[in-house]
Amino acid sequence: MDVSMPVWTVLLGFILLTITIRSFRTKQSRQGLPLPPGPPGNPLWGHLRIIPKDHPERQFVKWGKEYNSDILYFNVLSRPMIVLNSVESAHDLLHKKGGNYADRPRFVLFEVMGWGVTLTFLRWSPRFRLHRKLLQQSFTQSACKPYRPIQQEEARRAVKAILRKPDEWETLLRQFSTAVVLRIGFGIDVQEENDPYVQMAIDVEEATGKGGVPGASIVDFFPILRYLPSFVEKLFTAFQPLAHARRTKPSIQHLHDAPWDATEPSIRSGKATQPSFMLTHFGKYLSNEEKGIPNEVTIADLKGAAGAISIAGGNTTWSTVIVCILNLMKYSHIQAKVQQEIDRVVGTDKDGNPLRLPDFDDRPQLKYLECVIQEATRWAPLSLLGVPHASIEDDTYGGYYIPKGSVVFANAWAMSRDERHYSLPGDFNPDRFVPKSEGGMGEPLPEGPFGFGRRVCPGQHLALAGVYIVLATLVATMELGCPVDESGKRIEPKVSFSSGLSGVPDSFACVMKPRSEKTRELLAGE
Ligand code: HEM
Repeated sequence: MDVSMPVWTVLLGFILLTITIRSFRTKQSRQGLPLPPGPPGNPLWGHLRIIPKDHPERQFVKWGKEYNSDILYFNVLSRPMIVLNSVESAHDLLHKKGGNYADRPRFVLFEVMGWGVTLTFLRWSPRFRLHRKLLQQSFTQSACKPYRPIQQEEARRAVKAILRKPDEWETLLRQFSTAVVLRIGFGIDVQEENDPYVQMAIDVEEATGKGGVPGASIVDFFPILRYLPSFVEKLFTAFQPLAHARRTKPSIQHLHDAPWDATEPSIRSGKATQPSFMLTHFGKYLSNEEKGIPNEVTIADLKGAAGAISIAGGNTTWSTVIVCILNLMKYSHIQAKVQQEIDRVVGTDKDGNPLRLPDFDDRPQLKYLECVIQEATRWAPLSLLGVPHASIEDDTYGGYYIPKGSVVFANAWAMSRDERHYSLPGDFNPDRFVPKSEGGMGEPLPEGPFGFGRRVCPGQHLALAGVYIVLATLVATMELGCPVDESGKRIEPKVSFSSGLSGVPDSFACVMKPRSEKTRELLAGE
């Protein structure tokens, strides 16, 4: 018997009813104000079929120009959606009116996967505030300092491994960023090669990445569909993400449980010494328990928060490093300038070889390297449309009405290409941030890459510190070059990025060689 017809009819009826109720609500409460401009949509499914699946951020820029507005309105199956194309509009709404835009839409698909108690996906609630406080306080500039030895050790370990296996540089750097967040989150000791926890975290990152843009699957629009029996998944392609989420759930559970279970005994027995989020907060939890003080957090909260560090911090840090490498390799004059800066700071011998490896104390003096990192986050913002916020109450902005419950995207791509702030915005040019008084262009540092307001990335200081130390170590000791063909001609990398939750650079070849015998020895001595 073909069961697909009756199932499909019931679903369609349900979907139509939901759409009708939602659009009635939006029309009811408009207070006579227009919605922000945007292209015309279909009365039934709105802009569902107009918004491109691939690189929608670029189309939003085009529409922004067409409608001469940096705030745009769409509706997808009657769910209102706002796109902010400028730093100014994102500031005005997400920062200045942060209280109203601190919510997230419900990410039902990610809930099915098992990311329920993860800050990134938590709705505005007491639990959100608890997790936000936990993570924000744990990764302020000064709270990140105790983690520097871990980041430096892993950075040197990774570059040393690249020296031995230069062709595997991409995987080794990925291992670096994953090992750092696992050590910082859970305090587990990571093995140099084939560490099962590192592999587990990489698998989970991949599973999450393949979940698509958060909030965009059919179950996100119609949460009740998450309870569909599994045979229905196979009938319609629209349910493939649901099947993926159900299939990958055990791996996400494993990420929360396995490193925790491995570390718990050493924290309970007081033997754990390596600083970690888990040691600080689970240690406090145990001590409160001993003294009979009620705990504000549960073990599930702590597991969720430690899991958030590994999922939000690994791939993101790695991708930023990769974007820097791509451009350092492509533009040898930029690479040379960073090397000269590092050499000047660490000192050189009579042959011009660096005397030591750079460390965190050198960071305030490595200003040009800092500009390279900032330019990488601007030139290729990882989270192209940010992670969507949601509005809690109706609002107005610039004479437009913004309905309660709108899904709000801060278009980091548009902000990075805003010609009002950046000249030749498509060019990779770290000098744009150098103050005019020092011969640079004095353009503003990017604001979009780490998000806005009350949901701004709490891990940004940790992330930038990790990117800094691994790049400083790499550029101080290695030459990064384009491969050459048989005739000795440079093969330029093809620059392309994935679409979806994160704009990660596609793989490219880079030739990494030690700068000199001396830099090889410096690394080997580590
Ligand atoms: C270069 C690396 C990173 C980039 C580009 C990045 C970017 C972002 C962005 C765009 C958001 C959404 C902000 C918003 O909604 O307005 C975010 C949220 C978040 N990030 Fe990062 N991130 C990075 C590294 C990290 C690291 C290392 C951690 C680890 C602590 C982390 C933890 C989080 C968490 C927990 C959230 C959710 C915050 C919330 O919903 O309140 N991120 N990040």
